Amino acid sequence: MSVTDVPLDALPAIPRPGRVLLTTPEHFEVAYVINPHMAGNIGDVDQTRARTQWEALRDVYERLGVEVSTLEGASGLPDMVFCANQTLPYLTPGGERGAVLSRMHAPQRKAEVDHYAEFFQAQGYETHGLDPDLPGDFEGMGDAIWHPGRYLLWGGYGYRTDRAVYERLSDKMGFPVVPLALTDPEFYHLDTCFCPLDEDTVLIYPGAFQEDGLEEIRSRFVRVLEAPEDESRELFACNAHSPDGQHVIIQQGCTVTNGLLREAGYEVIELDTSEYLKSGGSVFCMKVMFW
Ligand SMILES: NC(=O)NCCC[C@H](N)C(=O)O
Repeated sequence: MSVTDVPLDALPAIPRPGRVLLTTPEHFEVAYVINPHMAGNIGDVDQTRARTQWEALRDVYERLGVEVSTLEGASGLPDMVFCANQTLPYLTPGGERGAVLSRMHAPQRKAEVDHYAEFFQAQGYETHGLDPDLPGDFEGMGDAIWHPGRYLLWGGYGYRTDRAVYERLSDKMGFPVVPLALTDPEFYHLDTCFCPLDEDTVLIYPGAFQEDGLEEIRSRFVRVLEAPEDESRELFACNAHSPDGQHVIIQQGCTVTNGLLREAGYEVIELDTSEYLKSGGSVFCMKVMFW
């Protein structure tokens, strides 16, 4: 599976996705604890604030010229609003659009996937579940993140996704994958500690990785910006998103991280996602990009 020997510029170029899917938050709440951030927050979501924060995110994507689609959240699925997790949309170098469907780790989230399968099928996407003989789980773009502009998948594993899933996706679908072990339960998805901004630049929290993973990251990105521990843990600094390689949408208050981003030439857009932080999610988790 390793693509260690293939330099980034030898991998096929893939255009950045120009469309974003967001799921409406009327059923969002913290109703159970499946990650350490949720502990102590059951029943604490302020629905009005959650709606206002979600609308602000939607408005930013619209203002940046990203085509926004919305899916209605479903009753009884309080985490469905985190729409990075149920699928991995892809565009192959040959131009085929598809989506790998997740096998959610937490039983409480399993029923979310069908809603997204229907959405992507209606967009003309081929959808595929994991092979039934393959044990293990996969949480879509929570853990599997495309390198901006290249046909290369970064694959986090350890808490929600199993490493063997990447081996199968690589063998079967031809995805070149760099697996990355996650080592801290507060950074339970790759998108909590790894945020590629453009082909050359990534924002990470290094404390969430092993040394060999950090070497893989440093060997493929020209610039590695390191968010400090407090902003990464408490404010989800690395759960930011750059839809265009110029703007970075990020939880408000990440002062040190924002300084690094501005120094590197990005325009920072701060948003309040505090209601979603109670569930262990922020900007990156609340959307899925597709072509
Ligand atoms: N990190 C993400 O990609 N998604 C946030 C998911 C939060 C949700 N409460 C969960 O623990 O699955």
